[in-house]
Amino acid sequence: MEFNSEHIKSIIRIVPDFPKKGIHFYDIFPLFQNPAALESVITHITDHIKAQNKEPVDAIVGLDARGFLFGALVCARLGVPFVPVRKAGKLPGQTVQVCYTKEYGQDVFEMQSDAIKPGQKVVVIDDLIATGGSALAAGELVAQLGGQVVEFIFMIELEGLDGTAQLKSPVYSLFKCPC
Ligand SMILES: O=P(O)(O)OC[C@H]1O[C@H](OP(=O)(O)OP(=O)(O)O)[C@H](O)[C@@H]1O
Ligand SMILES: Nc1ncnc2[nH]cnc12
Repeated sequence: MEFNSEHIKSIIRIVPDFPKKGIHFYDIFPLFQNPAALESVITHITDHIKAQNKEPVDAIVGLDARGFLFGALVCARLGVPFVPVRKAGKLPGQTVQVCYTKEYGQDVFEMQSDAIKPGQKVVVIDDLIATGGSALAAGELVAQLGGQVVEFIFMIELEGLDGTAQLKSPVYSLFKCPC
């Protein structure tokens, strides 16, 4: 199936007042019920990364938990490693940590200390950017390990929260939606 952003948008379900009153929640899981549409999204992201980078990137970084779904599929296509950013307490061994604030709460992210080597170039992938707190925190973990985020990729960017403004690397969002 050709990538059609209007079609993909129509598949995503909007749930009012979840997980808190006032939050307009974008539920991406209906996309995973539609293999052809999901395939078009993964192909679109993969083609974008290949077009942006003459040399293959060193890794794809995916954010716990929905970013794992997109990140792992994309890295398998590209043939590059996948690095998880996990919520605190889930990763064994030595980790680096950062506290952050997102649209509906606060959390702590961790990355394994040997997951990225100094100088490596990575792409950070997540399903959605709202305030940008999660993505900013992921970028800080990459920087703590001496890596470089060459691009942040989101399927959905929520407009009105200015989440991308604080990110220090280029951003590519497949589509923008009201918050
Ligand atoms: O831009 P922000 O305001 O930081 O919000 C965006 C983040 O919030 C959601 O994750 P959540 O922490 O709910 O985790 P989940 O994927 O496990 O549901 C979403 O998947 C992003 O990672
Ligand atoms: N409005 C929203 N919908 C889905 N995931 C989110 N993560 C942060 N804000 C969100």
